Amino acid sequence: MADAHSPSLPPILLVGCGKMGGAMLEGWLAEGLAPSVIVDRHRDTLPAPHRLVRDVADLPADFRPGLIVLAMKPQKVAAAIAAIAPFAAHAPVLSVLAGRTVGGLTDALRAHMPAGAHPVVIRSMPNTPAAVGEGMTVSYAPPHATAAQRALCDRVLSAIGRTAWVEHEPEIDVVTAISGSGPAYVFLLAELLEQAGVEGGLPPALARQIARQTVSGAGVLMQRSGIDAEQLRRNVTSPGGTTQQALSVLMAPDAWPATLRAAVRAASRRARELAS
Ligand SMILES: NC(=O)C1=CN([C@@H]2O[C@H](COP(=O)(O)OP(=O)(O)OC[C@H]3O[C@@H](n4cnc5c(N)ncnc54)[C@H](OP(=O)(O)O)[C@@H]3O)[C@@H](O)[C@H]2O)C=CC1
Ligand SMILES: O=C(O)[C@@H]1CCC=N1
Repeated sequence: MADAHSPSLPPILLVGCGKMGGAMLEGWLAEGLAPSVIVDRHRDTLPAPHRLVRDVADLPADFRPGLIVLAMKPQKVAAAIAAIAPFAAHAPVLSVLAGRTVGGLTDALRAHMPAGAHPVVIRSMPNTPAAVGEGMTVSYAPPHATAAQRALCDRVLSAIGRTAWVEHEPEIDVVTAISGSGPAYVFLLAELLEQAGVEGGLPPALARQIARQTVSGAGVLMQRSGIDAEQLRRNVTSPGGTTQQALSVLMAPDAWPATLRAAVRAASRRARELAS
């Protein structure tokens, strides 16, 4: 944890502090955040010296954020954009909104700024493991974003996990379907394993413990070993053993390979729909 007197992160204006904004904020607070302003209708508390405001209409006009982070639902951004626009004259805007394009957000900001203003919007897709510093964020910066603005975003996002960048904005929709939504697929796996354990006759508490630890233990092993997922899978699979039987069900072409591909396509399609 950083020394509270020497924050390693710039002051941030975070608009929307629910599941994703809240996860990022947890990570930033742990890393040492310069005095920041958080806008959210529902959040209860915020440690000093950070300020919580309930509505964008109450933003302190003298606040000078180093970065503006948009983390409301895509459908809620239009209502907040006019109040955010004055701040975008001095700082880049980092949007984590699924689907919303750099062009669309830039135009929306510009409509509330003086003629000739050039707001910079950088689009990112994080995920909720950011709350424990294990996030994965992929970002896209338009050509007019400066190297310093990209570096600033990368520094802020590195504080909550791993980062990567894409050169083509549409790739963010695919990223959304994999790493943005992906934690939900993994949590579903834990839920289903737990249910199967109970149905198999295990006490519920034991079913829950072994499902959760299996998912998290496998994740840690994959990360720490650096071994390919395929090899790690083979390492569990004894010829003629139990795993092979299970995998013959899961890996049938119309089972997980087809289902997961269809799920990712559905999520990517929804990301594209959310652009409008
Ligand atoms: N959840 C996730 O895992 C991920 C989400 N995202 C993206 O993050 C964004 C937020 O998602 P998520 O955190 O799940 O959503 P939440 O609804 O949990 O959080 C958004 C919060 O912002 C508040 N809010 C929105 N507008 C205003 C406003 N003008 N003034 C005050 N408070 C406001 C909402 O209140 P209210 O509900 O009353 O509007 C809510 O508390 C979405 O765009 C999503 O695409 C990206 C990656 C992963
Ligand atoms: O479900 C959603 O739309 C958001 C984006 C990625 C994860 N949650």
